Amino acid sequence: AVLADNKFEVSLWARNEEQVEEINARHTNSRFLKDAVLPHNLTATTDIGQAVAGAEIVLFVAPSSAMRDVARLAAPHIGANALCIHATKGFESVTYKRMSTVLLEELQIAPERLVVLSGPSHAEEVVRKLPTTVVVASASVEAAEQAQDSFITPYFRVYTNKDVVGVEVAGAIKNIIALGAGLSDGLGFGDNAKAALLTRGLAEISRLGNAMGANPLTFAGLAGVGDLVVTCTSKHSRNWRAGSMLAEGIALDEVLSRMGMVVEGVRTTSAARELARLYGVEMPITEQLFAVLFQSQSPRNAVESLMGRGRTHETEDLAGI
Ligand SMILES: NC(=O)C1=CN([C@@H]2O[C@H](COP(=O)(O)OP(=O)(O)OC[C@H]3O[C@@H](n4cnc5c(N)ncnc54)[C@H](O)[C@@H]3O)[C@@H](O)[C@H]2O)C=CC1
Ligand SMILES: O=C(CO)COP(=O)(O)O
Repeated sequence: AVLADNKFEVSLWARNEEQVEEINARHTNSRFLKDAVLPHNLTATTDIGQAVAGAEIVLFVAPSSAMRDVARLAAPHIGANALCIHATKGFESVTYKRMSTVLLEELQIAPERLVVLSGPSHAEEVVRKLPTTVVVASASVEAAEQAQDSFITPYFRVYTNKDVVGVEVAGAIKNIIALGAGLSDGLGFGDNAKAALLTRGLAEISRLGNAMGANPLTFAGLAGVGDLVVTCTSKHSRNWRAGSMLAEGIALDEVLSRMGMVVEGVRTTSAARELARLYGVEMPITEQLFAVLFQSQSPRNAVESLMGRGRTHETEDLAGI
């Protein structure tokens, strides 16, 4: 919708024929964006080739679990000079690869044509044109600036960044912390607990990102603190909502089926735990979330474990940054 507002002819690929018909005939997407009216120069198709052939920009927003399959379907139709952008927040399951790695493996494009878009940007607010800021990161300043020019509007402000790794790691890991924030709120803990989760969550994001080669300053930016704050505090956050349901004692499978939308933090918790081991960094919140999600740990015991950890020094603990 933002690109269409900027006068691009936007073709949206979707698998569901009824949704495609609804978008084309009524300019609404009632399942995902209840009351929003979409721009008329945004049309939908079930034919991925038709959606991307000849496109100047291809925007990938599939859930991380579907990214490789979607990229593989689109690849034969994408021009070598197309600007490929993704806005997906997660890692690939099993391989734990970042989304840009997956895309570069599947698409016949140079790394200089790939951009990551991230930051605090709940779709429900963007589609209402409420003020939103995001960051676009690329190995190529030119590509980042092309993405910035394409997306920027008076209500959607876009910053550039060179740190693809940092932006991707921050966008993925904040979902784990948001699950924790939902759990904390659901258990009736207070604002102190949530502030602690955000702060120590940022330490985990920074530690892993740093080990993976990110620029530490990225974590103080929109993809880091910005998205962490919005996802841990917004009523729109699926990760927060899933966490609060878990606190009510609802089983994970049931939570996911009630959500009916992707809750990236669940798979990301497994991926981040493995990445933490691989890179030799400590991620205690992630570790406890994993135990709650997959090892029947009670949320209250998880909090006790976190509070009872060995004493440590705040800045030395972050010295790896
Ligand atoms: N919703 C939001 O406000 C934001 C979402 N994101 C990220 O965007 C990504 C997608 O999230 P949402 O669109 O919100 O999720 P969603 O659950 O609302 O929609 C996902 C869409 O992907 C489709 N899909 C699922 N598996 C597929 C497959 N194998 N092949 C093709 N399509 C498939 C579903 O049918 C659905 O239409 C996630 O990584 C999320 O973190 C990033 C910023 C904001
Ligand atoms: O990334 C998001 C907002 O920036 C969306 O977060 P949720 O997936 O938790 O809804």
